[in-house]
Amino acid sequence: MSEFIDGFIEKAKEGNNRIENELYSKYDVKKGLRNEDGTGVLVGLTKIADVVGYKKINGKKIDCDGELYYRGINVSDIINRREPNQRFLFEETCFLILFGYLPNSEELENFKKELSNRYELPPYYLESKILGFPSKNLMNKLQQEVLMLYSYDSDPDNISALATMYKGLNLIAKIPSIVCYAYRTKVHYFDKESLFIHQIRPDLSIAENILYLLRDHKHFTPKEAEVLDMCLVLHADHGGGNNSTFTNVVISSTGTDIYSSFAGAIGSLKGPKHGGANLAVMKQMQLVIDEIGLNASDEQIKQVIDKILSKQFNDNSGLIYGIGHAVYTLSDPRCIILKQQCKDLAVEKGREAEYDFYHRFEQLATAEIKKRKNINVCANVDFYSGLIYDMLCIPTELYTLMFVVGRTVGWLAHNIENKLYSGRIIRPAAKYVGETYDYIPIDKRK
Ligand SMILES: CC(=O)SCCNC(=O)CCNC(=O)[C@H](O)C(C)(C)COP(=O)(O)OP(=O)(O)OC[C@H]1O[C@@H](n2cnc3c(N)ncnc32)[C@H](O)[C@@H]1OP(=O)(O)O
Ligand SMILES: O=C([O-])CC(=O)C(=O)O
Repeated sequence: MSEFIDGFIEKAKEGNNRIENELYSKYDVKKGLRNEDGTGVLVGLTKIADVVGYKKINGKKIDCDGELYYRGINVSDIINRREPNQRFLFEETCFLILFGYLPNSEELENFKKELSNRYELPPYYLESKILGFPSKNLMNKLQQEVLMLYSYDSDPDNISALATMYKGLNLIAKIPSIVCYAYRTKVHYFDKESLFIHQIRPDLSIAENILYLLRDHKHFTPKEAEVLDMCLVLHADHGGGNNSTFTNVVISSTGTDIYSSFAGAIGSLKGPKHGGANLAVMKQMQLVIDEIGLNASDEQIKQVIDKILSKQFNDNSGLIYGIGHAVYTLSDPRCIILKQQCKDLAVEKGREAEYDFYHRFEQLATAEIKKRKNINVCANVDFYSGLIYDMLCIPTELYTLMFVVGRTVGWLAHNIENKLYSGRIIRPAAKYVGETYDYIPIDKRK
């Protein structure tokens, strides 16, 4: 039987199972929910975030520099126009995304307390659910933990918008320590390192707590916490169309609980074409640097790029991770901010050579894809984030988890918005393009 099953995929490419490419255009099926010109099929309305990567002028797509707005406010302004003494913006951004406007000082303080009051994990949760269940993959582990928290909720299936808000805030507050403890557990059990567990501190921001919990000596610089906080702000939302947010809304549209929706969204974010790209970029760049060295010439870098695009290097997928985007064309505004942060941090940490290599690789890779495909591609949010995390001593296993910590805010906001203003089960259609046959009793089959 296993021989039969082994041969199935090859056989599926022909005969009864094969779906001819032409059928997609014949029935006007939008592969990947994309229109002919690459723009996304509209599947919803939102007032939470706007992702701008092109303009439509007389129905024609015109590429432009990228812009990202949270509740109508340009994210670059949130970062660049903050008060000089305002070090941490993530909590304020959470408020903005969830409630729709920038909080005044009192509202912000109250909101921070709402979050920090929920930091602590249930009694014995750490011992029984994290230390007792080490896992090598922390994205998978977090999915388990989110589903586990369902059992600790006295009314888990209450899906009213208000109940969802409270459950979501609880998840936003608890996920940072869960991921740090899951990491410490992983390296203790599998990598044989010492185990240390620090208590999460209500007086620290989420970014500060992550650095505090991850480091044996508990110390971090204000600049390090500021950069991590900025990363969380830049990952907090990306409109209703990104795969993990859409997944979360698709799942919750059935009327199921928020734990199921978030677990699904985490699974979506893990993929290397989405949030998992930050990890994939690190692996790709490590491999490239191992192959040609940091002092390689542009010509040598071009040759490796050519090998990647020809499916002969890295994971043979033909993809250059950290490059390209479904919406952004000329630039991803988050990448511009992160690139500058990365550059500054590299100077501070004496890692300018790596930054410079990434920069040259980015320029050459985008130019090569443009040449081959005749499309504008840019480096995305994930291209420099891994290098930044590395300079913050955040381990590779946690890169995509940092994305989750930020994005839970967007997932929650879209989940609630969808409940309040759409409410309909998401159920598109798929055209049956097979034949119909008579049923043949078993003794008459060949
Ligand atoms: C947080 C985030 O999710 S940001 C995105 C993170 N993902 C990555 O960095 C992975 C690498 N990038 C990609 O796979 C893609 O650019 C995606 C998934 C981000 C966007 O995909 P799409 O919107 O389908 O890309 P788009 O329609 O613009 O692609 C057009 C062509 O360029 C190719 N292309 C786009 N990006 C890349 C890339 N990075 N490397 C190689 N080829 C690429 C596509 O394969 C496609 O080729 P085809 O016409 O021969 O099929
Ligand atoms: O919008 C997308 O498709 C992916 C992305 O950048 C994000 O979710 O941050």
